[in-house]
Amino acid sequence: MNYTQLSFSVAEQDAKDTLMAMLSNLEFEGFEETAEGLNVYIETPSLDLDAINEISTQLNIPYTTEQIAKRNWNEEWEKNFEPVIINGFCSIRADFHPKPDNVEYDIVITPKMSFGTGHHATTASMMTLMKGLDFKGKNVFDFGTGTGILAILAEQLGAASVLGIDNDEWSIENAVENCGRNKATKVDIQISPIESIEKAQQFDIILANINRHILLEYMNNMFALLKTGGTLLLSGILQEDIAIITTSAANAGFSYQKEMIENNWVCMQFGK
Ligand SMILES: C[S@@+](CC[C@H](N)C(=O)[O-])C[C@H]1O[C@@H](n2cnc3c(N)ncnc32)[C@H](O)[C@@H]1O
Repeated sequence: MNYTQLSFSVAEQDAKDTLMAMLSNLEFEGFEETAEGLNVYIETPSLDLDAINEISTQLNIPYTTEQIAKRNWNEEWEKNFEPVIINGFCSIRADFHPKPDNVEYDIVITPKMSFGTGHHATTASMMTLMKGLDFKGKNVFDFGTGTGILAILAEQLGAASVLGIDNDEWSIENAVENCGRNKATKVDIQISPIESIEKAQQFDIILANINRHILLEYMNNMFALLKTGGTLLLSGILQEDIAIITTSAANAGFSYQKEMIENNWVCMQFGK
């Protein structure tokens, strides 16, 4: 399969984040930040130039396109990957990095084409807010598990069981592999849609780092799946969308607890 590389010229981090959020609804396979801006890779048959032109015009960010041969995304990632340490409490690294000292939790990840290494503010904020929750003996649902990073951390924090779902086959394969690598035996990874999770099955904690569009669409499903007294953590929200997410969560029945903001990305905590 050949790929199209889209090279966006954008210097400001906020504009880059907004661009990435808007592109996340399209089927891109990989992205890399460069000195000039952002490179995005899409399988050529999936390229929707009308949608990309609309985003480019709306944000006033120009781009160029180039056809490239299939890339080995693992190799690319391994060349560039630096370990991440979240607030001195959790490290995320590749298996070829030594385990850092002075961290309570340690996660080894090979992301392939999946999202979730802790480098992105949306994942890092989720992990920071997870640190403040009591996971011991809890049943957890990780909606949009990606690499499985949050599900693995939930188990390490003491969860009794974790169900992680994703609608992307690469992510499922990768999350299963990462669970094995981290000996996360309490995590069950499934490709099932959220609607197919039995209504009778309820969770103490729901983690959902996806995007505004999916969070709004499935707010009522998440409410039905959360036990009374449970906690919902949402991420993948831009600052300008706080009001719309808060209103949607309140309409579903959730009560706002707190939020944290990093690089224009917001992570929000709600209770039921
Ligand atoms: C931003 S990534 C988050 C990955 C990881 N949980 C993290 O925090 O780094 C969002 C994930 O949600 C998945 N996703 C998007 N829409 C979904 C849906 N309708 N159902 C299940 N997963 C979905 C994507 O494939 C992607 O892996």
